[in-house]
Amino acid sequence: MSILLSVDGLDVTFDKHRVLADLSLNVEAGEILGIIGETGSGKTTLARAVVGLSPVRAGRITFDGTDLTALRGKARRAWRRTGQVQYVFQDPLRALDPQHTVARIVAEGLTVAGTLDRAAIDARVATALTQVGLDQSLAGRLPGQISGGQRQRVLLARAVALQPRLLLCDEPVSALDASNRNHVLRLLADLRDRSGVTVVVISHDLSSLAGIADRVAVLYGGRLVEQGPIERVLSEPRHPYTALLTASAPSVRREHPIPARALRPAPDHQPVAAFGPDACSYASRCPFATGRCTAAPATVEDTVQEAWSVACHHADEWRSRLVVGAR
Ligand SMILES: Nc1ncnc2c1ncn2[C@@H]1O[C@H](COP(=O)(O)OP(=O)(O)OP(=O)(O)O)[C@@H](O)[C@H]1O
Repeated sequence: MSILLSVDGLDVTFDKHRVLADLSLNVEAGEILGIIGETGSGKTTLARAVVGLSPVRAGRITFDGTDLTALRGKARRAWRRTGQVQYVFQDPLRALDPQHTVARIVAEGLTVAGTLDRAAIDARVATALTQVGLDQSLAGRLPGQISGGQRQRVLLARAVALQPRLLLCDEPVSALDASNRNHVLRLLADLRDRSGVTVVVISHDLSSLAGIADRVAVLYGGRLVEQGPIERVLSEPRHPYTALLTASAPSVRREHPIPARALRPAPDHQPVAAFGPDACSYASRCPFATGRCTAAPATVEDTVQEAWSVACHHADEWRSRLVVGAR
């Protein structure tokens, strides 16, 4: 497989707060990559950086050979109009203009691009609606006149109409009930299977990624802590934070289940002493952290194993320090 998107040493800072720290990640063409992490870990900031909406302080984002971080002004606008990368916003209600019909919303990107005539745009809109499983009869409705699940599909249709090569979906199912959630997740997998589009799905809920993603990347405190094939990462996590995530998701099958309580610091745990900007982002919460973790995070490359990498100095031995049943 070839690499479609490459993020290299990305730093994003808001008001002196380092939201993404030296983050490197590849997305392979045709895969579904899940990005998981708790609220505030930087998932949305990462996706927005890819489409030029986060202020990149350092690092590089390359899409199929084009350095997106180097694009400015006219060049950036021209790149955007190609529609190759589509970011599907987190909140359908806020992302959809309440005054515009479904058809107009789905046509938006095509109209802005200005490369197709009216008839061709209408045909693309009809195809996009079908692709996301929406009936053509909804085309004349307003966002307020359709359900939450349908609104989520409209957002997807708007992106799909541009025939993107990469879809970045930010929490596509968090606002949906269980049955709609499964439908939308299956839809993403179908889109990938049929059109070959590469998909990145951002979620704070591991169970929703488990069924569809090929690989998973785990963020904590703006750093990538682990990435690899989702089945293997979930069944035998190598970073203590990933282990805690999987232990807290009952639907995820694990090879050697560890109770969540064994992965949380004990009440008498002394967090590792003062650490600087280069410390492992999980050090203050990690029951296995030592002085090494406060000096610098293990670089992901340190411990690469079959496209599975973990940024933890203790990846190979923290399990031997587990005190299961002691608390
Ligand atoms: N425009 C901004 N200005 C200032 N701080 C911001 C801005 N955008 C994000 N942040 C901060 O960056 C951090 C990461 O936010 P981000 O939305 O990327 O996290 P997330 O993992 O996507 O969380 P969620 O699951 O809640 O969406 C948070 O502390 C947030 O407050």
